[in-house]
Amino acid sequence: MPPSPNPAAAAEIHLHAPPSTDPPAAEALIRLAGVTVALGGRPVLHGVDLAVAPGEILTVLGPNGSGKSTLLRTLIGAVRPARGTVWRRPGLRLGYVPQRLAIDATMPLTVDRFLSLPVRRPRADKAAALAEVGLGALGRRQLTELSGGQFQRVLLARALLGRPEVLLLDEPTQALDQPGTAQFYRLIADIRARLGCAVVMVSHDLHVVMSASDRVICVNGHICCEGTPAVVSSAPEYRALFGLGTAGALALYRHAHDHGHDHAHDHGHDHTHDHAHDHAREAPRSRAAAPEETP
Ligand SMILES: Nc1ncnc2c1ncn2[C@@H]1O[C@H](COP(=O)(O)OP(=O)(O)OP(=O)(O)O)[C@@H](O)[C@H]1O
Repeated sequence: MPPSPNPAAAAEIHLHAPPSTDPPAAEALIRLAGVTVALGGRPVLHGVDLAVAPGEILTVLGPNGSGKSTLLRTLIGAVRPARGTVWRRPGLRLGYVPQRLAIDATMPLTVDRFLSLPVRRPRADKAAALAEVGLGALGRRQLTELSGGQFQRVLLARALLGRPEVLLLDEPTQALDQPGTAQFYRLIADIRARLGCAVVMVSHDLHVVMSASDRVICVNGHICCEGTPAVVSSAPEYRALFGLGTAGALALYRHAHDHGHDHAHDHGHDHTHDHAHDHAREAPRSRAAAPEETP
């Protein structure tokens, strides 16, 4: 049985940090409170409070080695925290795509058979999952014959077979080029709209993430800032980690999301302009680093 949440511990943590944008406790599908994780005797994550709401797209950003994969593995229960509580709604269905999946390239394995590993699945379910990710015709194809983008979609189809309420994707676009990455995020948005599942994904694609997420958290051993993509990209903690290079992406994000054009003239040229009326005037929500904890 999962450990029950500890409201007292959560309240204590918020004494030291501004309120987060986490959903109200009653709505959460997964909730971490005061979570510290140590691997190989070393603290990797400390003082993490996080809740995942139904249907949201939550993106996890952070430098290499900052604990993003560990956070996902903690959310699914593959890693046990040294301190704090992890709560999942009873019976919650999870779909997880790991960062790496070692497949022997010499082993003959069709897409269809792969989808029945490790759990045998009805043929109709597999066909439906492949159709869901736009690969309806590829069931008999060998895995070794797939492109990087197709393989990623097959992994996604496999995660969808359990009809997840939360889909967790660890750097799903790392092998894809920019158009492939943008296409993949569009697919994720479609799947969220069709299935209504929450999506938690680790990404390094700062530019694309700006328009693909409802909420972003920036991890660096702890959650150092969080909020809407526009808010996070203006946070000093984020800029200290990633620099100012996402200004263009932010302009694009605002341009695409904030307004309909009321100037009727045809520009006749391709540009992006940063309109001043962005909707994210609120201050970024920073989270102070929790003091180092000993497990
Ligand atoms: N099994 C393990 N044993 C010991 N240390 C580990 C283990 N797995 C990960 N670590 C360490 O924990 C830290 C966080 O790793 P993690 O994979 O969560 O980071 P990440 O942010 O996902 O990194 P990347 O962006 O490079 O994938 C790293 O310093 C890593 O070396």
